[in-house]
Amino acid sequence: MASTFTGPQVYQENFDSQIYLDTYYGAVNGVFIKDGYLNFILKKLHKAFTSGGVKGDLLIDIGPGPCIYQELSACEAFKEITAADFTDRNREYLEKWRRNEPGLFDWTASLKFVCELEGRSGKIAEKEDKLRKTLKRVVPCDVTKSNPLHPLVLPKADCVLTVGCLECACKDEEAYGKVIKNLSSLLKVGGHLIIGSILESTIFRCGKSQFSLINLSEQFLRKVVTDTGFVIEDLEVLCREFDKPMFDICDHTSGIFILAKKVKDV
Ligand SMILES: C[S@@+](CC[C@H](N)C(=O)[O-])C[C@H]1O[C@@H](n2cnc3c(N)ncnc32)[C@H](O)[C@@H]1O
Repeated sequence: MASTFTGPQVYQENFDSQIYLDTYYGAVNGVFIKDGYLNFILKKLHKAFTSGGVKGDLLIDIGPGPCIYQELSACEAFKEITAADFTDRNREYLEKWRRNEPGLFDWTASLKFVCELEGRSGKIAEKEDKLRKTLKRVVPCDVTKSNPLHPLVLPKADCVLTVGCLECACKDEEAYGKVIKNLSSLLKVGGHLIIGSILESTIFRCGKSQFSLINLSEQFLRKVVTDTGFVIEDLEVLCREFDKPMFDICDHTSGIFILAKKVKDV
């Protein structure tokens, strides 16, 4: 499918947080529920933050949109989490979640799944509470800036986590390489970069809006991460079952999870 790059201002104007959550994470028909991507990422994150040994003081979650699922395991391994997204609406949605306002997206299925992975079935309320306490701030971010959190300067983080954002924010592979460098600048040497992404996609839809995606391959991601001073510790690809109606909403062929350790500044 042909697509023209939809930059961050298009997200600011057209990205509807609630429609996105219902379309991609809705209990029965959500795209990432049906193709298994959500549970794949939750399992990989659980492993990274337990046996993978990823832990520390500060984790920065880049481009969470209105989502909190990707922080459910991290909140047990980090003293604090900063969530950073481009759009006002997504940040406001996350702030509402922090304030436990009524009428927001129901994450019970993900909470239950992660509690079970942790051997703590039924501890959903405790898990929500823990994440609300650990998610200390929600800040603006543009990954294309050399300091993506500008004007905020944070201490170097022990982990930068980004799921489902960079394929949206980059118009081509060259831009992607620069963005990985920008994210690396937020990390300590010895810290970890975690990327969750979808492969070989060109567009996704959210309500009446369509957004471009960079067509990523596993080979490119391996190279760009390694060339930017990281050593890959875990990488797994999940192939997507072909499902035509869903393919029209988002045309990825697979999902990928990468855990990489920063070994040098480049
Ligand atoms: C498809 S949503 C992904 C939401 C969520 N991470 C998930 O896993 O479903 C893409 C997110 O990237 C953010 N984004 C797009 N361009 C960005 C940029 N230049 N800097 C930071 N965030 C950006 C959007 O605001 C949006 O929240």
